[in-house]
Amino acid sequence: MPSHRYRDVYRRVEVPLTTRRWPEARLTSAPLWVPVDLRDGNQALPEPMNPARKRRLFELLVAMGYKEIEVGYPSASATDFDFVRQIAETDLAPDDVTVVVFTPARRDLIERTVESIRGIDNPVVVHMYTATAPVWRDIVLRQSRSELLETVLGGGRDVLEFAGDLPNVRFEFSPEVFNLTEPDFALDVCNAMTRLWDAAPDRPVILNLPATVEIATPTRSSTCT
Ligand SMILES: CC(=O)SCCNC(=O)CCNC(=O)[C@H](O)C(C)(C)COP(=O)(O)OP(=O)(O)OC[C@H]1O[C@@H](n2cnc3c(N)ncnc32)[C@H](O)[C@@H]1OP(=O)(O)O
Ligand SMILES: CC(C)C(=O)C(=O)O
Repeated sequence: MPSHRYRDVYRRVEVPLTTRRWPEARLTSAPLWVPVDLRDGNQALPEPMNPARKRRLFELLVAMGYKEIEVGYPSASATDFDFVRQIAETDLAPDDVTVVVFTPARRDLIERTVESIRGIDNPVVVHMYTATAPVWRDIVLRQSRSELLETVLGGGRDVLEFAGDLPNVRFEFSPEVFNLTEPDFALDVCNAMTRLWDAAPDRPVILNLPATVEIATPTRSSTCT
């Protein structure tokens, strides 16, 4: 493989090695597993799932015992929107299953996402994502760090405006391609979001740190606290 053609991650984004605490941490209880197949897997297929296949997969995930399931990207297609409406209008999701919906930090799409979850009695998580890694900032979003922080906070404020008063709804944020984002910037964005969404024990905010494309072993980020 011609690996010499590519710059490795250590030369793209610096991760300062300071105190090493995470490598010693151990899981002491089972984690909460959250499948995202109905979103990510759906988009990756050459022919996206139709409503019947989405429903079959959802029922399988429920039967397997998952208690939190990302059910789709409702602003991206009628199929995904309608599937979330089906959950709202039927008893497809058992009461103890949390329903997660995925949205970019764009006001019109956040509004559409919140429209899709109206009337769902289950706990719901609105999961907002934005690319924070420099290569996406420069090439796709064309925003500086401060501009991007404002985009994310703007999306966070829109989420609060549309869904802040829904008692069963809490929030999640993903700085996309976390493993290619400067740690100090990822930390600034995540701290700003937990402050904005007023994270508290009775309404915790989830921070998902996605390694969208694996570029190094997990030990690379294990020192970031
Ligand atoms: C790992 C993952 O699953 S990540 C999710 C990846 N999957 C997908 O994105 C597939 C589903 N998405 C889609 O089908 C489309 O993006 C849609 C339908 C949701 C929106 O389509 P469009 O309105 O055409 O938007 P498009 O994706 O081209 O982006 C439009 C603008 O939003 C911006 N944008 C894109 N993503 C985000 C984001 N997460 N947060 C904020 N802004 C964003 C783009 O930079 C672009 O900005 P510009 O208008 O200033 O150039
Ligand atoms: C966008 C986020 C949440 C993701 O799934 C990824 O980057 O893989």
